[in-house]
Amino acid sequence: MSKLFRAVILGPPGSGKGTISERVANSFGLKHLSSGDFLRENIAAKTEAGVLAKTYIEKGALVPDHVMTRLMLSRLEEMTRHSWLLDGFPRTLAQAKVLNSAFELDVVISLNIPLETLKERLRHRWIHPASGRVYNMCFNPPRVQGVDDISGEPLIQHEDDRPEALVARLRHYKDVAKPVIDLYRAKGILHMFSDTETDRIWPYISSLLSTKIPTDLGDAQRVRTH
Ligand SMILES: Nc1nc2c(ncn2[C@@H]2O[C@H](COP(=O)(O)OP(=O)(O)OP(=O)(O)O)[C@@H](O)[C@H]2O)c(=O)[nH]1
Ligand SMILES: Nc1ncnc2c1ncn2[C@H]1C[C@H](O)[C@@H](COP(=O)(O)OP(=O)(O)O)O1
Repeated sequence: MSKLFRAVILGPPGSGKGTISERVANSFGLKHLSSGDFLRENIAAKTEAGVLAKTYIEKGALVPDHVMTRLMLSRLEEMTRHSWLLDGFPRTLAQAKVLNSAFELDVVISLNIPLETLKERLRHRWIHPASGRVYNMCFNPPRVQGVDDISGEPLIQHEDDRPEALVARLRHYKDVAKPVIDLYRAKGILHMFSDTETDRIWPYISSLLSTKIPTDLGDAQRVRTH
């Protein structure tokens, strides 16, 4: 059994975690598990965790750690034969400790993007709620404005993507994320990237992962799309 690869990507709202995670999944054949998307799936499916999580997300709050860790770890138990990249989890120190007790991580990527850049990006972010597909009128616009390329269904903007909501989200993110970043720095597996453009960060992340991901992942898993 080849060694599997386990990674986490951290970053504030709008930093490009989803955008970069999709490129990693396509380039290296890892499974991308986004906590936000997984929660939305559970909410749509009206699972017990989804119904509970909805009550917190509607208030713009984080889902409690014990709900989040139970949900994410049970999903990860179904993925033990895959290499994966987690996006949006862990988000707190308590979540990181539970994850670290269950899995040994190889790499933690942390995106450090300026506030003004985040505001500008989220102002132009449009989302297809059902699929989680993400667009940006300045970066990756849909073929038809306001319409999802695949389903033809309407795109929406998140209420809390507005600039005035972002500052509070960002302050909360920084308070909660700092101990998580410090934990992985102390473990010697943290890699920090700072820039205003994903396309300038991507080559560095891609070359880092090329050196870290076992080459014997097998052709089926490691699909090069360059
Ligand atoms: N202009 C510009 N927009 C970008 C860039 N990278 C990503 N975006 C867009 O910026 C927005 C935020 O990117 P996401 O990948 O959704 O960021 P995220 O970290 O997953 O955000 P959350 O899900 O809120 O945590 C999206 O609309 C992206 O399409 C970039 O380099 N330049
Ligand atoms: N690891 C986690 N712990 C607690 N709540 C989480 C979580 N991941 C996601 N959530 C909740 C709070 C988020 O505002 C909401 C949507 O998550 P998201 O799609 O990653 O958006 P964002 O992080 O930009 O709010 O789900």
